[in-house]
Amino acid sequence: MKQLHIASIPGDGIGNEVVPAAIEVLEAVSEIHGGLSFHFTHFPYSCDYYLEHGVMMPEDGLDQLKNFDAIFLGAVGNAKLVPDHISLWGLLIKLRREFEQVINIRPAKLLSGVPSPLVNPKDFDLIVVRENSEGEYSSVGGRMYKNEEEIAIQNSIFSRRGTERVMRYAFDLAKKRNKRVTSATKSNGIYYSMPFWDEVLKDVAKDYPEVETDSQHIDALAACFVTHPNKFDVVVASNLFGDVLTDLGAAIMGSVGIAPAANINVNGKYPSMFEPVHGSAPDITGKGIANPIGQIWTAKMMLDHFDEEEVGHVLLSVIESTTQDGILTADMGGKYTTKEVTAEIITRLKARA
Ligand SMILES: NC(=O)c1ccc[n+]([C@@H]2O[C@H](COP(=O)([O-])OP(=O)(O)OC[C@H]3O[C@@H](n4cnc5c(N)ncnc54)[C@H](O)[C@@H]3O)[C@@H](O)[C@H]2O)c1
Ligand SMILES: O=C(O)C[C@@H](O)C(=O)O
Ligand SMILES: [K+]
Ligand SMILES: [Mn+2]
Repeated sequence: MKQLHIASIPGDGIGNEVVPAAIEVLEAVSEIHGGLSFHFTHFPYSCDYYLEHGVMMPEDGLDQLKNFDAIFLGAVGNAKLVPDHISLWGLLIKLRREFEQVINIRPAKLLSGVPSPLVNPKDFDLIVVRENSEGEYSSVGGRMYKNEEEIAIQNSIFSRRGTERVMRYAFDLAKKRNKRVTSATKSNGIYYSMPFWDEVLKDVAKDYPEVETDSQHIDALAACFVTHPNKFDVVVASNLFGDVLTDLGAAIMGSVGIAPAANINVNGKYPSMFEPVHGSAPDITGKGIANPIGQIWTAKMMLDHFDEEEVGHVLLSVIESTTQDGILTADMGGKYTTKEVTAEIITRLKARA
């Protein structure tokens, strides 16, 4: 029996609704699999935890988490309680950095039955590989002076090591897919980091002659996600560009509520972390209508990570069978609840046993 020890951090808002739903689905996966079991340990780290303890997680939080096989997280952020930059940097971004989860893989693909806002979405199936440890997300800078004189300085960090690493990851992934990498750049407007990004791309591409390489400015690329999403295979992007592109990728799929993601530790020193693209959705928290598919599809990425692709494939096809049959939450134009969609997925999974 393969036993996986998973740290679960539902976090804030709908994280507390979709993480339990996805865990129920994983229990069903374990049942139909027969040789795989999950052992979950729950951690309450969140903005509520912050109000009580003054920190997003305790001082030894990283030590508590580091020996798990993976972290399964919902979403972090409740701006009514804690400013977003404090909560995200205190938990989500801290985990990504301290556990060297330097790559964030975020697929976007059309699921049948989910209405896309695009007139002609075609059959797109792309993966954004987002740099997850540096770039525009940095704590280097400062603020000084007051009132009209006030200034804020925010420095971006692009290391050769980090840039090359994310590009190699993208090329290696493309080799296993449709052999096409598109790089998101902005070297016309951003004077230092983006020309550097382009140079590293050219260097790395030399090692992958079998992969077709293309570079597009982020503005045009964003437009292309809307007009020709089917042209993309693997898209490599900096931290901020990847963040924006993946909400866009989610939007053209039909809802940010279904978009999965995986924060990958590539050196094996620390656990990887699985959490969907969406946030805590304060506007629908507590209503029981959050779409659980993003979190459940994220669980499928966790299965793939542990070489359980076969059952992962079954899970995704079950998810798609429910959307195809119109079992949709409100964000996709349906009237089913989180619990109803989850129950339907579990019933159909068990029927595949
Ligand atoms: N990775 C993360 O933990 C993460 C990601 C994004 C935002 N956040 C945080 O979450 C909070 C809210 O951010 P936001 O409003 O910009 O983004 P959001 O993704 O939480 O919500 C954007 C919109 O999408 C909807 N939505 C999101 N997930 C959904 C789901 N599963 N089902 C149905 N509808 C869904 C919301 O209702 C909202 O209308 C902020 O505190 C933000 O910092 C965290
Ligand atoms: O990385 C971020 O900015 C937080 C959130 O928007 C995300 O996409 O995970
Ligand atoms: K999330
Ligand atoms: Mn985001």
